[in-house]
Amino acid sequence: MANATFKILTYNNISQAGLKKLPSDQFHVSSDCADPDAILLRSFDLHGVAIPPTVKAVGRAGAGVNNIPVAEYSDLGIPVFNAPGANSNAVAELAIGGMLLAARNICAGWDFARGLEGDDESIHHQVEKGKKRFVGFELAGKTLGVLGLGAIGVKVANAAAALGMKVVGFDPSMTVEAAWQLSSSAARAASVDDLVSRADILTLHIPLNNHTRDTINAARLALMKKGATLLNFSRAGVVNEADVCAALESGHLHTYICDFPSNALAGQPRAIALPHIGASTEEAEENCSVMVAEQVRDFLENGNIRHSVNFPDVILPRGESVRLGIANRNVPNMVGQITVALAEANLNIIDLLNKSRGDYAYTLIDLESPVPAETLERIRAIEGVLSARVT
Ligand SMILES: NC(=O)C1=CN([C@@H]2O[C@H](COP(=O)(O)OP(=O)(O)OC[C@H]3O[C@@H](n4cnc5c(N)ncnc54)[C@H](O)[C@@H]3O)[C@@H](O)[C@H]2O)C=CC1
Ligand SMILES: O=C(O)C(=O)COP(=O)(O)O
Repeated sequence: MANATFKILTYNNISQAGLKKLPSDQFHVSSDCADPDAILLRSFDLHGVAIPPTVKAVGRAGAGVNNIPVAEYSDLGIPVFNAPGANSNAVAELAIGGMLLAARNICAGWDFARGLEGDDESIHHQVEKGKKRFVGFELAGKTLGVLGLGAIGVKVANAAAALGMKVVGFDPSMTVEAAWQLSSSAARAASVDDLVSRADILTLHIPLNNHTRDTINAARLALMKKGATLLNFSRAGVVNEADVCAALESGHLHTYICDFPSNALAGQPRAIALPHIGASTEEAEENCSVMVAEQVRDFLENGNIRHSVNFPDVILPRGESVRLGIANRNVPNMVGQITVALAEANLNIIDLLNKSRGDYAYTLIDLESPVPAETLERIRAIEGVLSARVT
């Protein structure tokens, strides 16, 4: 439906590179719109925000979707798209930077140097006298534990291996794609506990969800080597912050570097909390916005689903045909009931693709002739159909 006009509601600053993929003659993009066809956002928290009945898609210009009530959108048949891997280089580079901050006491050293007063000779004297407080350690030869070997974790692992670190990883659901990318020098831990106990530096690259909340808690911190370093560029909630603070206070944990400031961390001299800038590079912002804008556009115009977190990838090349896209529960006889409704309306199917993912499924059907309104309503009324749309 190439000439339709769609309204896009944006939360957060979405890079122009992506917005350019939504030409103004077809897309009205605005941060203030009551009846949007799609929502584009970054870290804005959508929990508790009423879902406008007009919304057909959500695009997260980034990786993590814990700020989106995905289950609610799934039950309405609304795909939530993200941009897998599009900001992974930015986060990986910052994680390596975080390791260096910790290993060489860079922040404390810089604070000390900036606070020096007197003439240059006096500053020089104070530097040479004071620098022993900032003796660090080298990364080469140390063991880096990587929890979560997805787009970011694999890049961190490979960069660390190139710096001469021993790398151990754990990810029970690693993809084949990620496994192909991972340095063959990386070793495999048997469990989270095993990983945690082997690491001199532990870095977390897992999503935040009900399974991963508080992954690093008092019990796991106790398994870590005394004086180890913890890096968290994932989400605040994958660690139990009170337990981390206690481990810093006891000296068991040497440094905690993260992207998630809080009052508790502000009181910890060996915690370094950056202002959630993992993905804040021009390159990452462009990559994410372009990827997600293209995916949302293809869904609105052609019903294709690529890189949704709640529905399967379902893509058919677009010809001149009428296209019907149906999101439904993954239960028996959905395609049967849908095709009966089409047959009874005397509609001839040219192509059909149905795929499922967990509790949900999506069906794309190309037809020879337009779908009458009553047929579309009949399909929408089938129990288990969550949304149906002609594009
Ligand atoms: N600080 C920042 O600005 C950013 C933070 N992130 C965070 O990093 C997370 C990871 O991002 P990507 O690597 O791009 O995602 P990804 O989906 O490519 O990788 C995540 C990996 O974690 C694994 N995993 C899930 N649960 C696990 C568990 N319990 N134990 C071990 N592994 C587990 C998955 O199998 C997957 O391979 C995001 O979900 C987001 O929360 C992502 C981008 C920017
Ligand atoms: O992509 C992610 O998961 C991030 O955390 C990046 O967040 P942001 O888009 O910079 O608000």
